[in-house]
Amino acid sequence: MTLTTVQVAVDNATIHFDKLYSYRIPDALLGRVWPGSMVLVPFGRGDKPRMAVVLRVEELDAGAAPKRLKMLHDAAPEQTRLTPDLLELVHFLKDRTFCTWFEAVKAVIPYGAQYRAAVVDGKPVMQSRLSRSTERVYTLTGELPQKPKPGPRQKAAVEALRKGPLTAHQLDEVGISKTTLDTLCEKGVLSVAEQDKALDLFADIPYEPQPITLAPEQQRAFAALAPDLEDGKPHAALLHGVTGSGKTIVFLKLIERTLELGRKAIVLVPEISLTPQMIRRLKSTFGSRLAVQHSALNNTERLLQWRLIQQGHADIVVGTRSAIFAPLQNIGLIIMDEEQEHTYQSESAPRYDAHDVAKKRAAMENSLLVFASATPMTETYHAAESGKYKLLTLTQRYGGRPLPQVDFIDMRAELAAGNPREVSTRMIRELQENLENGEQSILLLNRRGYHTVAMCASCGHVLKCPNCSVPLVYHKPQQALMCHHCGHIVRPLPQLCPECGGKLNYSGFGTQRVEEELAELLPGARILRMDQDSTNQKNAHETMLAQFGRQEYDILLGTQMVAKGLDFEKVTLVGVLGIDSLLFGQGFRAYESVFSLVTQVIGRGGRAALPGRALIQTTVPNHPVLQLAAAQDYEAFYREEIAFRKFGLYPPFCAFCVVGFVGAAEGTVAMAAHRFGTLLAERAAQHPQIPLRLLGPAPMGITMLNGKYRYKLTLKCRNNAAFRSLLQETLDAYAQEKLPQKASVILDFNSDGDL
Ligand SMILES: Nc1ncnc2c1ncn2[C@@H]1O[C@H](COP(=O)(O)OP(=O)(O)OP(=O)(O)O)[C@@H](O)[C@H]1O
Ligand SMILES: [Zn+2]
Repeated sequence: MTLTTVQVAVDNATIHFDKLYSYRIPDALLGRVWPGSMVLVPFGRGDKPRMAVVLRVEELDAGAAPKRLKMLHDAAPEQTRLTPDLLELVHFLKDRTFCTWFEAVKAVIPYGAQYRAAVVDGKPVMQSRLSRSTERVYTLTGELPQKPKPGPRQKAAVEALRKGPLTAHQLDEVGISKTTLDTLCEKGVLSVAEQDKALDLFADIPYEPQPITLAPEQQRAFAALAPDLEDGKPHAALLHGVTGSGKTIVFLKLIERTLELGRKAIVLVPEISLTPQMIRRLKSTFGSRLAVQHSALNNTERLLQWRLIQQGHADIVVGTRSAIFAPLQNIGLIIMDEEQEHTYQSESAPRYDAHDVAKKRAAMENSLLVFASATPMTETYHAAESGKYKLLTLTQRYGGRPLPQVDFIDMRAELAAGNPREVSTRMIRELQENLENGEQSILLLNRRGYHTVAMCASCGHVLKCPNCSVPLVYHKPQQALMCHHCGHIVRPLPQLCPECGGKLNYSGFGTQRVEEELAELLPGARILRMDQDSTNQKNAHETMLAQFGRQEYDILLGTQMVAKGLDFEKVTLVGVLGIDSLLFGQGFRAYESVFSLVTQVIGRGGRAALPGRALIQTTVPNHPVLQLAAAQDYEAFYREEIAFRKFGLYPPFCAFCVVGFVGAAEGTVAMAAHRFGTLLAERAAQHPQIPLRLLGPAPMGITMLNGKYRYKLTLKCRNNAAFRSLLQETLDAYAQEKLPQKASVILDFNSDGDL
């Protein structure tokens, strides 16, 4: 006799304790459980119900099966299971990022498609996280009987439905209630069915395909990529084009070809703020078979879009990082726009890099993967240069338009001349000039809030968050000090030092402060501030950018979200404020980030008929990174950067892995880091062929976050199977250690210093 058993990974495991557990399938569930099925299992000593995912189904000889196997409680319907593709991605994430199985599962399917444990009539069952993603649809199926005499509402309902089925919501809007509809169903006049809510998120975007005519350089890039799209094999390429060179136009052409070939495309953008513009372009060119996946959708919208993709109703998926997991079949093309953006790396478990997942998917699906940017990541450019990716270069702006003219404003001179403000006299003058010419301006300041530091004038004490070792930031609308990490709020606004009673000085400036200065100095200017605080309403990005596009504002002032990807024809002046502190940031990517940010924002100007100019306010105008960004000279920057990476041994010349230790007591955390380092070093010594340099332990830059202490080990290594198994052995050994208290361990291969 054989027995069907399953091996499952359970929810709420830890990375040092995430094994597979075996269960039996009860008769009632036989034939309903597959690899990738979501199930509910009794778990642990108390047999508490817990969610799990099936990774293996096995037929065992009854004699060979482990004794006293527990039974599954429940299983989700078959159509909701993870498809083999998604399951393969789960395995990939688990292997590469050291997350738990279930964390990987939650990353590949949206919240709305997940289940939770519940108890109904005393029995453990699983329930769908979302229950309101469907709606009732009514169809006319018979004639209205004339006896007893039907009421006016019943007649109205039947009349309304003569033209075709309608949803409960549509009927409600014309005053027909559920009671009326129920009665008509009972009489057999109507039938009712549940269907996924129909939701056209882009109904207002017209379908207006324009013929795409490529400029010669664009045509060359397209022609070089087309064969890689057509041969049905996996390929990767980097499309490196200066700002405004028309990379998006090349995407459109590639997508057009992909659809002609009967295949589908995923387009990734780094931020929600860039989705509306991309959706607009794609929908107007290709029509409606478009779906989107990003975190600004509510759970129902997100689930419905996901199902639409799953059911084969979308040809193009647009979205941020997680859209790389879209359940799209037959993917011919994957585009990753602005591929240098750090938002492509997840900062919570699973800590994956969408570049890696995209490569994996392109390999699974035989697709062409295109990374695109004016300022690619050093690693990406290196891979392209050394022939791993095909390199396509667009050296010119479309239509031969010039790159913006860039000037520096030396803020030391500004201060010496007695201007205490954050915005220089010259900047104001040029903004004024733009205003008079009816042209628009973009100002970048990558710090939100009003004042960024509150310091005691007597003792120098800086007000910090009690939970995080970072200064608190003054937010004017709330009249409060706020922590940008944990959200802690101090109100009313302190005037005196809590240490010595001295007077507090507020200094350092953020977007709120600059907005106020601009309003004072440029009366009449219509200023739009865009930062995390001003965009937390649903669709805020979309609304604001559309308003700016319609020229309802003169100046767009914002954080990094205004720096890239945007294409507004009337923008002729770009100003960069408060960039210096970033130049002296921690982490080996600091220069790359500043170069990219400044180059990108400068590139927002002069993209159409009017020429652009940019002004950079700084105290270090001769800084080579700023000079290179001003010249928009990516190649020269790359030469410098790659030499530095080689000399200091940083990626791409090694993999850089940060092992973080987090816990409530500093001593415990430091001890855990130390112990883990020893365990790793012992194991590494037995495998001298595996290259490894181990640095630390050391406290992280932000030592305390959310009330927890944080230490780290830094590993320079090669991220291959041999090394990962060494790390896994170390994790297992650490799990066995008899330490009085343990710290949680976090592994991150994307970090450039801290977590
Ligand atoms: N072949 C073309 N035909 C018509 N317009 C074009 C063409 N190529 C580029 N443009 C226009 O030039 C502008 C810049 O193009 P696009 O936004 O694609 O640049 P990009 O390379 O993505 O720049 P960035 O990296 O700065 O975001 C757009 O307004 C675009 O419509
Ligand atoms: Zn905090």
